[in-house]
Amino acid sequence: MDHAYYMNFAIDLAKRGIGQTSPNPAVGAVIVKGGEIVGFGAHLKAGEPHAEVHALNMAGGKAIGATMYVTLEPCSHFGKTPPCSNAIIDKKLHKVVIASVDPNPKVSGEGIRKLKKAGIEVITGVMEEEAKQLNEVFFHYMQYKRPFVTLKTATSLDGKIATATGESKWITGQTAREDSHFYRHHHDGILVGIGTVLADNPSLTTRLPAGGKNPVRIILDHELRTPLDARVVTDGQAATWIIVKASVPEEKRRRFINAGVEIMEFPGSEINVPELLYFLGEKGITSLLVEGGATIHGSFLRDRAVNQVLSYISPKVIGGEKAKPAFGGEGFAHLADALELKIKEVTQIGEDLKMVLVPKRG
Ligand SMILES: Nc1c(/N=C/[C@H](O)[C@H](O)[C@H](O)COP(=O)(O)O)[nH]c(=O)[nH]c1=O
Ligand SMILES: Nc1c(N[C@@H]2O[C@H](COP(=O)(O)O)[C@@H](O)[C@H]2O)[nH]c(=O)[nH]c1=O
Ligand SMILES: [Zn+2]
Repeated sequence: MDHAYYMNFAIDLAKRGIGQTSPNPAVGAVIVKGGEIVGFGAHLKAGEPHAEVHALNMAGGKAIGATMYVTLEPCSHFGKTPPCSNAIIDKKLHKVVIASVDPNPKVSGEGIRKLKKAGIEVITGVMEEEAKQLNEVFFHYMQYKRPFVTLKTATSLDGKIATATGESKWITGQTAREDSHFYRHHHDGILVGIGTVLADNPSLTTRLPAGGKNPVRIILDHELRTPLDARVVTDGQAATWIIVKASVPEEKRRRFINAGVEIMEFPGSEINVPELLYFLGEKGITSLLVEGGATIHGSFLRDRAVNQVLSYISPKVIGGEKAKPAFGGEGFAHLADALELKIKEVTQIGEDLKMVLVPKRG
């Protein structure tokens, strides 16, 4: 077999943990001895054993002299779990094949150094691109300390998110709507503006047939106009943070705090998106799904605070100058300033079109 055969398996294992390992990366490990797979594992939850440890436990004594394929450089620090590089050395493995180096400053390169120093052969860069793509959120958050942002839009063919009379249920079909719930499972936080809360009374929970993790519901609502009987306040299904500005009176906040909502005061009145992202990054939000509405999308567009666009387009034409576009705000006066994207994925999903796009400028 070639390295890619086993690394593909490790990457496939890692993929299954995406979303639930946050804020840790998703990692897969496979141990091979004499052309036989003797152990494998994936990191499943932050604070629990790492992928390498699961694989070593499964391999038992067969790990001696074996080769490990792992999608991320084995860690070398004592976080919530002991260092994997120590475990690999203790179990006397012969070789470690690594897909991507760990950008976490506590690790990056240190794990590899320790393995080499212990006389273990190390090969790096096998299927590196796939492994980095898998953990684009983790790599982004480690580098920028703010969440990886996915903007989600669901529009008619002519780019509207509602009719001129405000009707929006539903523009896209059931299949597309369900597909967007996978992205709710994969993101730590979901952000909407007060306009969406007042218009749709959304629950913003992950409702997939096989369940899924609920993101933290983050409502941008400076004046605290969210109704006390809104689903995001009363349904107890997921954490809800409402971001207000300083002038909101204490006794008003109290009512929401008593309902279990976190009220967070955010400096300034206008949404300064980069500052909001650092603020959320500090609170451990490593990935953010922005569901709109138009005002919020307009602010994120203005500040180019977008790492991925998830666009569902329905083959319906709504028309009407007063019907709401997906991106509000001023917009760019010059085409040269438009946010240019590269199409990563285009598929038909039910009756609708789904596009996943990434900004062109790195
Ligand atoms: N109007 C449409 C959407 N509308 C999306 C809005 O964010 C809406 O408030 C949320 O989806 C709320 O729903 P929930 O209670 O959280 O499930 N999204 C879609 O994908 N298609 C559409 O047609
Ligand atoms: N999940 C994962 C790694 N994650 C690395 O370890 C850090 C978390 O350490 P801890 O707090 O102990 O869980 C995380 O930030 C990342 O650098 N490393 C690995 O060798 N294998 C794994 O499966
Ligand atoms: Zn580790």
